[in-house]
Amino acid sequence: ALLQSADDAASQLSSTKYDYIIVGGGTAGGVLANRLSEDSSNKVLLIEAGSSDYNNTNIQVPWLAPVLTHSQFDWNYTTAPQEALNNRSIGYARGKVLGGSSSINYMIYTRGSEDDWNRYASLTGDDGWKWDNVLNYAKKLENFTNAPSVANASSKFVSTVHSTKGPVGAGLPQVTLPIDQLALNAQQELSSEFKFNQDLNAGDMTGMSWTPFAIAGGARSNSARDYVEPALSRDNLDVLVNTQVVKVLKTGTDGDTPVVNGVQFTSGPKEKLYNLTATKEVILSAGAIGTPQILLLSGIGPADQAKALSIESIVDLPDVGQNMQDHPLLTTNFEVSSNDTLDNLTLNTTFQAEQLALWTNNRTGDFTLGACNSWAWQRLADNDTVFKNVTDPSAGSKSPHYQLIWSDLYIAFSGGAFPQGHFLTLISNLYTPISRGSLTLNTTDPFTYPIINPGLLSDEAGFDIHTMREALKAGRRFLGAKAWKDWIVAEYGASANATTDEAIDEYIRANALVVNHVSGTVAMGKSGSTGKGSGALNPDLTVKGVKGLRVVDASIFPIIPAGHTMVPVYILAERAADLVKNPSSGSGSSGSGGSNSAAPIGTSFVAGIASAIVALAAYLL
Ligand SMILES: Cc1cc2nc3c(=O)[nH]c(=O)nc-3n(C[C@H](O)[C@H](O)[C@H](O)COP(=O)(O)OP(=O)(O)OC[C@H]3O[C@@H](n4cnc5c(N)ncnc54)[C@H](O)[C@@H]3O)c2cc1C
Repeated sequence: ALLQSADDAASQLSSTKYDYIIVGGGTAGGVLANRLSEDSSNKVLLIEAGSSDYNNTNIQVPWLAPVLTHSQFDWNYTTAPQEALNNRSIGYARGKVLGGSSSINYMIYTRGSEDDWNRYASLTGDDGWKWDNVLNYAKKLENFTNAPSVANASSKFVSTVHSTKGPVGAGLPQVTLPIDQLALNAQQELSSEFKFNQDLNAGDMTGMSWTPFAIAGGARSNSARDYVEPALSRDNLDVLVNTQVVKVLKTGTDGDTPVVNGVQFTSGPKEKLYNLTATKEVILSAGAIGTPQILLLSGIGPADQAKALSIESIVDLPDVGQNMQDHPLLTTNFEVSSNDTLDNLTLNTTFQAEQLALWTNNRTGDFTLGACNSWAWQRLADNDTVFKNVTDPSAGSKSPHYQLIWSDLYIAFSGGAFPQGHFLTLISNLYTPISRGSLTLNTTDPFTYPIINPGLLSDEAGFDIHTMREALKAGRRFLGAKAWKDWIVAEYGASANATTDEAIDEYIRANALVVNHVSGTVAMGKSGSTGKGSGALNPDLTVKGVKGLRVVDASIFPIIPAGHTMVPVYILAERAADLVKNPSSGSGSSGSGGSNSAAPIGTSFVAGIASAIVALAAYLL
């Protein structure tokens, strides 16, 4: 059942015995709610702070993703001032609605590289995290199908590494843009630097490829539609929305070990608090900000931090809240000579109305698109000077150091006036940051946001800023190919003057933002030690030093994946569901078991482009 309020459902909740209580109905939480309730002997409760409005039109229309940031579906966090970014504080989006960040993100669909997953296996001593095993889960979760309008689809991905039987709809962009062929021509011209990769979800993430999206039938896929909705009719699943968990609770001890299988939740600040105990486990899936905040408020984290706030410590776990990582992002704009760009969706109201009608009537047209149709994921050269002082932080040769996106319109994530004209935007992002930050509590009030410090570009060796700079230079080389000469007029705006390394660094520090992939704040490590740097979780994602508590979300990565993070979260949540159901499936288990009974649902960018789009969104609403 879908329960809209803790107060209205109080008597039902207190008289029901739940085996599993999942905190956070986001990307990972949705997977768990579905998979654990597949077994009719399990009674499952999913608690979500946001609303159940996951079918909102702005969530469904892929092109409107940018308007979801700073909307009612966003927690609207802000980072602490980032010293290496001229002390700027940056807006930090996180989904607050059923589906979590999968309901507000940009839907880019990457699994991470073979090397990334194999490194997780070696860091945790659990072969179950190896690529060969997680590939089974990557297939189990997906329904990779392309609309008939996708040109030459079979040459744009490798069908043998994909599945059409899972719940999460994904595929390739269904509209061809003029810049698609120009980008391909540029790749061929510069093929010694930019190799072509037919499918970056096959283990090797490097090279230029087509961009896959979690978009199916022209509309957004998310964990609410793909996992929660199909399970809602089950008698053994309750989904409680508009309810924030403020703490997990110690309910007893097993020998000397605290048992933490209780939760405390409420409808809002100053509202009534309720306690509930799970007969088996509490699973925290509140995301890489929500989960460490709940743990720290509960006394599960660094004991000195708990003491400073007079919180009774349940277990001293120094790694909780530490190890935060994200991918820094930079946009630069290029003026183009063509008037056939996606800027027309902003500039030309007639064209906009036509495209909107296509989406509304049959889920086709430009509103089905995401940020780009093709892109490149690149490595620094092996002999790059930076490696004289720094050990390569990437997981291996199949993991990219940086990403280049070319978008067919003007984008400025930081907002500002939209220049009337036609543009191409280069987005150059660092994917192997060495920098790490932290999350700490501000106060013991669960409704006061914690101090979020991703520590962007803060590494002492300067690897991160070096790689951001090299990424921009590589992007300029790509756009400097002859293939673009009749299209690109010139770089536009402040970045155009950043020609020396020093000036580029200045531009980065003044303008870099973040891709919103926050990870690592409750990392898994090898079993055993709870000391600093050993990880707060065992390889099966149970919390060290307590019983009855597990974490399943983007917090668990010991090192941020060198790719977008949504699919890695889906993958780890699918494996976690098996680990919960069958604990002996731990090390080295195969993920091929289980059914795909979460039935797929068929049919049903960016503050800079937002001014016109916001108006459009208002119209749609
Ligand atoms: C704007 C944006 C764009 C992005 N673009 C992409 C992209 O294109 N591709 C990609 O792969 N990744 C992208 N990401 C990242 C990706 O979406 C996330 O890494 C991933 O979805 C995180 O999953 P999660 O389960 O860890 O957390 P979430 O999906 O964020 O789920 C956490 C859930 O817990 C709930 N919650 C939090 N605290 C509490 C509490 N105390 N009580 C109850 N509920 C609580 C939240 O409301 C939320 O629903 C983007 C993220 C954002 C924000």
